Amino acid sequence: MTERETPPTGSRPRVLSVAGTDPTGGAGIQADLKSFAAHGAYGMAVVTALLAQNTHGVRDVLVPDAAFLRAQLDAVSDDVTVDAVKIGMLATAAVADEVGDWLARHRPPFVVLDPVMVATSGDRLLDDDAVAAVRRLLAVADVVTPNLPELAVLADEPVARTWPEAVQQATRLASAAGVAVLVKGGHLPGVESPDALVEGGRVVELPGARVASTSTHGTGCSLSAALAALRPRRPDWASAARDAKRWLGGAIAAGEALRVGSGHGPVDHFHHAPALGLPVFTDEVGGILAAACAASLEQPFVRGLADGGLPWDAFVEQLHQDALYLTAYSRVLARASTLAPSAEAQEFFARGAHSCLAVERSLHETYLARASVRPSSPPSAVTRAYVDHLAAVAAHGSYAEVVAAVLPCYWVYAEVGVTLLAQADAVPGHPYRDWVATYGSAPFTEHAAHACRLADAAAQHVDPATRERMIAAFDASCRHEVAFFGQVAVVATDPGRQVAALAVR
Ligand SMILES: Nc1ncnc2c1ncn2[C@@H]1O[C@H](COP(=O)(O)OP(=O)(O)OP(=O)(O)O)[C@@H](O)[C@H]1O
Ligand SMILES: Cc1ncc(COP(=O)(O)O)c(N)n1
Repeated sequence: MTERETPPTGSRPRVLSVAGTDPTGGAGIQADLKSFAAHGAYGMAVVTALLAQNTHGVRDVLVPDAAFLRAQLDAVSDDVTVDAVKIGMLATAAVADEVGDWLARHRPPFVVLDPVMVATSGDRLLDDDAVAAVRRLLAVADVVTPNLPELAVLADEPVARTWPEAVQQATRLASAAGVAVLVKGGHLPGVESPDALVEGGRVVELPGARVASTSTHGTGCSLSAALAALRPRRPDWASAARDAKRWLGGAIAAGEALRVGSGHGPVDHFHHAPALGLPVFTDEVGGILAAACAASLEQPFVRGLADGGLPWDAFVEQLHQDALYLTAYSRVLARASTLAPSAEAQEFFARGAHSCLAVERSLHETYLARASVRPSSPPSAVTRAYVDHLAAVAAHGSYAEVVAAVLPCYWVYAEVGVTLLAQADAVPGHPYRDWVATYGSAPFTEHAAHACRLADAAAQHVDPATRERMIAAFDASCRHEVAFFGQVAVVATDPGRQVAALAVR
């Protein structure tokens, strides 16, 4: 009995790419195989066309004859049970028809058709007279994944200019061709890059933020491959499409840091996974973080915040130091933005630098405006030491070191904030709840998670000596965080009453 007759349930779906090649690894079969692997599938590939291309464009195309294509397809299906297939570049009508013949004989349970027509570079990847053959394949596909120009060609209509127009056009194509349509909005202008799955008259919108990046070569290939890899383990196409799109957004954001080519670069298919043999940075420093959080929670200032018994003067004194710290911290975040290897990281730290100044201003306008503290009182020795440490790393360190040094301010505050918020919520009328909630709830905890991801990504690309310096910078910042929380002495003078020693250390 052959494997074809009784397909064993393997540990991974066996997924086939039928597509062209890209020797720079960003699009076509090379991208599909990475996308399959990133989604835990076993990848296979049948080559429809050999391309000499890079991140700037296509230089040459060689299309093997139809008999050889058939030999490749049969070599796979004579031996292996294919759980899903993704069809990409078809180049000619003869190739498209040959693939159609094979599907008629060996149709796998899930068929994704990416109707590749024109590359990002503007090069044509499908003969004009092959469009009819691709249209014929719609009848045997489960899902087709056109971009807006491809949708217009398949629907034989003008290119949609707005997203609602595109969804309507996809709906017409889906009902006329009897196929689900995953229409992609990557070519639209604006801050969103929406997709939508139109299936059986139902539209599932898949919203997504547009990532400011030129690393969009192979996004369509990678998305359709992810869809094919996920579908055998998902209940429906919508659920597979949702996960594939979320993953692709991260892959685009991490693409620039790969530094592959000087044109439209590839996406980072493995942005979510650490390389084998290298621990994830935030896992490696997790113990340092945990110790810093535990020590912070022991500081009298933090304990007073937790139970609400902190004297107002102590709170104001700490906030004054906080405001001084934030002004300096903002400059260090701006440095991280300057050194950032990707537009996404650049934007994250630039926004962080801006919000520090906004928070600093609001402290003066709210809590500090009601206080008797002299606005000109200088930074404490503790604040100065922390700021000097950050400034030194910013002046002499690489991007990865600066990110490691600024991380504890996000991460410790988020961890301590979450614990404090739970405690504050248990105290009716807690006087500091609003301030605690700033750090203990989203969006601050999401910013902290984002900063952790950027530190992990940065640590992936550094030599061992730089990684050591990252850990040292992180460790030093954690110690400064604890000292910062401990700098306002909170002393009890009367039983049951605490007062602040206004002279900070
Ligand atoms: N700058 C971006 N930020 C976020 N998502 C994007 C961006 N550009 C494209 N996408 C997403 O990438 C996928 C591919 O979209 P696009 O409309 O560019 O298809 P395509 O033209 O077939 O892709 P390719 O560039 O590989 O040919 C879609 O999920 C789309 O929403
Ligand atoms: C083999 C092959 N298949 C598809 C594309 C389209 O991808 P992109 O539009 O991102 O260049 C490509 N360039 N090469």
